[in-house]
Amino acid sequence: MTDTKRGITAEDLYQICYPSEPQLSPDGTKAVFVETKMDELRQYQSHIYLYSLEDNSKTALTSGPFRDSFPRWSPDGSKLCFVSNRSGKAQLWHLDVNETEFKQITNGPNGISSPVWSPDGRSIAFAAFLRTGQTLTEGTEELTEEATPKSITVDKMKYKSDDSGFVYEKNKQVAVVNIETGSVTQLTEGTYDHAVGSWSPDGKWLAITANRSVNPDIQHEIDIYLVPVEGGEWKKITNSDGTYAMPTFSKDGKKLAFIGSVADQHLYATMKKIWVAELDAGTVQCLTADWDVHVGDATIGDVRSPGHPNPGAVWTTDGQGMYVIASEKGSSGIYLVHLDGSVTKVVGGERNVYGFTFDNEKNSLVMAVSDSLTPGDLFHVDLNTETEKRLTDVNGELFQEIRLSTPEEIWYEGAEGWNIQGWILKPVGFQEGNTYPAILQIHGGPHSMYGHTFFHEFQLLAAQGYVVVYTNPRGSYGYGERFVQACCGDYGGNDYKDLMHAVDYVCQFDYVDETRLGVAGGSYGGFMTNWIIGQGNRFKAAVTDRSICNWISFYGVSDIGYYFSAEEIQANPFENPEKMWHHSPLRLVANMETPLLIMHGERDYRCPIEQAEQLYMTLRHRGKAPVSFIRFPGANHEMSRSGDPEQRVLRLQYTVDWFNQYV
Ligand SMILES: CSCC[C@H](NC=O)C(=O)N[C@@H](CC(C)C)C(=O)N[C@@H](Cc1ccccc1)C(=O)O
Repeated sequence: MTDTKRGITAEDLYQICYPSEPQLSPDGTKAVFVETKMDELRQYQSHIYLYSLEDNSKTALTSGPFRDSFPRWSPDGSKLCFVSNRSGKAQLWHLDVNETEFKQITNGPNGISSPVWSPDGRSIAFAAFLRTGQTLTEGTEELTEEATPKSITVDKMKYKSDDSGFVYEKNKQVAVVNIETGSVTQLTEGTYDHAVGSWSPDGKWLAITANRSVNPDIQHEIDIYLVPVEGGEWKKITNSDGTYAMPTFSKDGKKLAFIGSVADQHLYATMKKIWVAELDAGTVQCLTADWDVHVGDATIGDVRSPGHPNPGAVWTTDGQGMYVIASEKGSSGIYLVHLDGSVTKVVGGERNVYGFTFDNEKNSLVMAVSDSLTPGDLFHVDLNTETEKRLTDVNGELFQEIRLSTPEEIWYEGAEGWNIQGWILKPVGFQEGNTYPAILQIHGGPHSMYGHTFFHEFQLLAAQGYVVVYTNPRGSYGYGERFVQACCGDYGGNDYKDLMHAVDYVCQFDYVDETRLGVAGGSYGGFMTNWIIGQGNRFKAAVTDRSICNWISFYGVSDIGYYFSAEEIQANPFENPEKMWHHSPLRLVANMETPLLIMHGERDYRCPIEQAEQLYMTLRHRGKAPVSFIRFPGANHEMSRSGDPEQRVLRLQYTVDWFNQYV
C-alpha cells in the first residue's frame, strides 16, 4: 500500500488548535471549554464551546475575531460568565444559558481576569490591573491606546515583567461585581499584587494571595489571606515563609487547600507541594512533605505556554482529600492527595494532562490531554468503571494527512552515574540500514520537563530527516527535589555532562551519523547551546534562541535577573563577579567555531536581546564561523509558544534552513 501521508511543515502551525479549561456544569451533563486556533488572517482566536455529555454534541457559544477565555458556570448552572476582548480590553461577560445574547459586566480600564462565582450566584470576584488612584468604574476613557509617556521614573526593582511589560505603576487588585446591578466593590488596594482564590461556602470570605511584604523587591513570599467580602479585618493564613497559590475552601468551609513551597533556600529550584490550613485551629500543614513529586504540570511543549490555568486543588465532597495535577518522569496525571498525606494516582499514562474538571457526584471527570502525537483533546473518565472516552479530535482532519514520528523513551547513565530519561524521535520514513543526522534539543527553565506531549518543532525536524534527541538533565522536574536542585551553582557542569552522555548514548546506534550533529535550545536551553559550542566542535551547527551568554549583564537587565542568578548561579556581580563570568558562555567565545544561528525577541524582558547582541558581535568580530542573527520585533520570551503566528513559523523555517545548510 502506498503511503499518501506527508511530513509536518512549519506552516501547519496555522491549522493546529487545542482545547483547554474544561468546566463541567453543576449537574454534570455538559462541559464548557475554550478552543484556541488561528484564523485566515493568522491571528489567534479562542472561543467557548459547549459539549453535551448526553448526546455528544459540540456547540460553539462564542465566535468572531476575539479571545474568549475563563468560562465559568454559575453555581445553579443557569448562567455562564467568561472573559473576552470583544469590546476592546479583556472584560467580564455574562450569558444566560437559554439565551444567545451576551452582556458585558465589567468595564475596567486595563481589563480583568480570573473570575470566580460567589456561592449564591449573585456576584463574581475577579482580578484587574489598576494604576494607583485608578478605579474599576472609570471605564471606557482608558480603553483607547495609552500614550507613550515622555519619561518613566523607576523607583523599584520589579518594574517590568516579560509577561505584562512595564508594570511600574500598576498593581493587580481583587474586586467583586454584582451581576444584576453591575456595582463593583474593590477589595484590595495599595502597591501590592493580589490574586483571586475561592469563596468560602457561606459567601462571607474570599481567599486571595498577595505579596504584601515591606519590601517586595527582595521579599518574594506570597501569602494566603482571607478577606471579608462585606468589609472588616483580613486574616493572614500563611506565615510569610513561602510562595503559596490557588487557595480553595473545603466544602464545609473549615479548611483551605493550596499549592506552594517554602522559600528558605529556593524560590525556583524546588517542587510545589500541597498545603492545608485548619481555619479554626489556625494551623498550616504540608500534606505532601514526603511525596517527592512536583505538584502542577511541568511539561514543556510548543503549542501552549507553560502555566496555563489549571484547577489547583479540587476537594472531594467528603473533604478527605483533593485532586491535583502532578508531574513525574515525563508524564503529568491526576492524583488524589488524602488528608493523611497518602497519595493515589487517579489518571496516569504516558501523556500530559494540562487541565481537568471533576464531578464528585458521579465520580467522573473531563480532562484536557496532550501526548506525543496529539496537541490536545478532551477526554471523559468514569472512575467507577475506569473507562475513558475521547470527546474531541480537534486536529483529526489535519493529522489524517500527516505522518508523525513516535518517540522512543530512553534511560541512560548521566554524570555521576545518575539515571537520566530522554526520548529519540526517528526521522519520518526511517529505513533500517540508513544513517541520519541528529539534533540535540535542550529545554528551558531549567526547572521544567520534556515529556509525553506534542512538540511541533521536533516533529518538523523529524519530517526533515533528522533524528531528534531530547532529555531531562539534572535541574529538570520529574525526578525529585535533589534532581531539581542539582544544577544550582553548577550551570555548565554536570547538567552539561548529562546532555553530552545523551549524545554518546545515541551515537552508539548505527542509524545515527555522528559526524552530522546539531544542537538547539531556548532560554536556559539557549544558554546551554552557547556553552556546548564553547566546549569544542562536536556539533556541525547550533541554533540558540532567547539565550543567555553573560550572567553579569543578565543580573541587571532581566525582569528576574537579580534573584534568579542569586539562586541558580549562586553569585552576583558585586560580590563574586568571577563566578558569574565563569558560568557565562561569552567567556568561551574564543573556542566557538560552530556555525551559529541566534534568534531573539526584541521585547524579551526575561532574557533581554542584549544577550544575543553581545554574542553576535563577539562572534562576528572574531570571524571564525558563520553566525546569523535574527531579531523578532515586538516579540517577548514566549514567542515560540504563543507569540505572533507568522513569527513562530519564520522561527521554525530559519531553524530548519540552518540545520539543512550546515549539518
Ligand atoms: C521554574 S524555573 C524558573 C523559570 C523562569 N521562569 C520564571 O520565573 C524562566 O523564565 N526561566 C528561563 C531561563 C532563565 C531566565 C535563565 C527559561 O528557561 N524559560 C523557559 C520557559 C520556562 C518558563 C517557566 C518555567 C519553566 C520553563 C523557556 O523560555 O523555554
